[in-house]
Amino acid sequence: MSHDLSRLGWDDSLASAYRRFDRPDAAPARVLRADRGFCTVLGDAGVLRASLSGSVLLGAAGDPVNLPCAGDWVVTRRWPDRRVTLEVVLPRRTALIRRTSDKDSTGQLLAANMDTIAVVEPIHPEPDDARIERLLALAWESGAKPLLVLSKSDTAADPDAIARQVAELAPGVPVVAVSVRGTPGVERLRSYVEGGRTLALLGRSGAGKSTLVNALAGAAVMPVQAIRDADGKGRHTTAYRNLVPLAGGGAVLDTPGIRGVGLLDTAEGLDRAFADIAELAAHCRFGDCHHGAEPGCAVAAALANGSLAPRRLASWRKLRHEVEIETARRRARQAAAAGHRRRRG
Ligand SMILES: Nc1nc2c(ncn2[C@@H]2O[C@H](COP(=O)(O)OP(=O)(O)OP(=O)(O)O)[C@@H](O)[C@H]2O)c(=O)[nH]1
Ligand SMILES: [Zn+2]
Repeated sequence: MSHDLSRLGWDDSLASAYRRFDRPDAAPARVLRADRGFCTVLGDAGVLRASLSGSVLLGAAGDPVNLPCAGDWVVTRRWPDRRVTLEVVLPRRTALIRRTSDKDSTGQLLAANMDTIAVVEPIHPEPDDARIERLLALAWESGAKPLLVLSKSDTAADPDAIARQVAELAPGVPVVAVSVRGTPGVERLRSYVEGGRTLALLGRSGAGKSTLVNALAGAAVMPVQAIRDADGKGRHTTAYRNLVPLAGGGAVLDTPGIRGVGLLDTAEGLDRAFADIAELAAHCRFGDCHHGAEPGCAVAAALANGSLAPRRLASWRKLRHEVEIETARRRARQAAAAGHRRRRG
């Protein structure tokens, strides 16, 4: 079965990135799913299984973020014995990376080359403010446009009112309530996959990501967990990331249900996720204002007049602290690596 890659977002700039690797036995493809040592990819010729070449493995030895991931555009090569290898990962336009629990690790790549990244949060029993803020910071950092999806909207009496409330946590981010049972339906998300674009879903286990993928695809392509308990909590089911091409063009990318996500060096993502506070801070009298008891502090003034919620400021401080620790760790790692090179060298 032949597949037109432009329906998945292949364009001129990808074609020109590919050109220097082109040869008669090479072909471009997009990674649908990455497993240890091989990937399932979709190319002009259809779905193939490609093993990772030595150079890809070597490139990943220093940093696992270089391993191919769902959503990556890659160069494949077909060998005379019909084996297919994945030779090159083309430069990523966007990348969703979280910090792993392992403190020496740089990060884990969850998705690549998405145009929009939807933070999916169930509307019931109650959207978790802190989780939304954290995931939005991660989403902003990816370089893709964030979107906040309140899932299972059929379980709330007035989903659009909740959406308006939650919008305060998400400056500059569209908020949409959707349900796979009744209205408003998943068609509200359709515009994010039109024109060959890719929508990635990020959220906790049981948020309803796989159900959304299935509803958008119009078929059961992802396993969905059975309803287990009434409190809305679910079991972990999606163990891998998966890019699902849609019949009308575009694709949706499911990520594994994550329990905790650590922020990496998301200083920029954090500033965008908390654009309301960043904007206030720009008006403080002192450039290095700590928004404590300093005179002329615009953040303190907003707290005093009620336009900034204390909870929101506390949440920002907590995430900033986390990012600062992470930045210090990274610097220490880099210094240690440089010292190691000097001693050897
Ligand atoms: N009422 C209602 N239930 C939903 C809706 N969407 C999903 N659910 C239910 O929520 C549960 C979890 O859905 P999943 O799609 O498996 O969640 P997930 O985010 O993919 O979870 P992981 O795969 O663990 O990351 C399932 O029991 C779904 O039937 C919805 O729109 N309305
Ligand atoms: Zn201040």
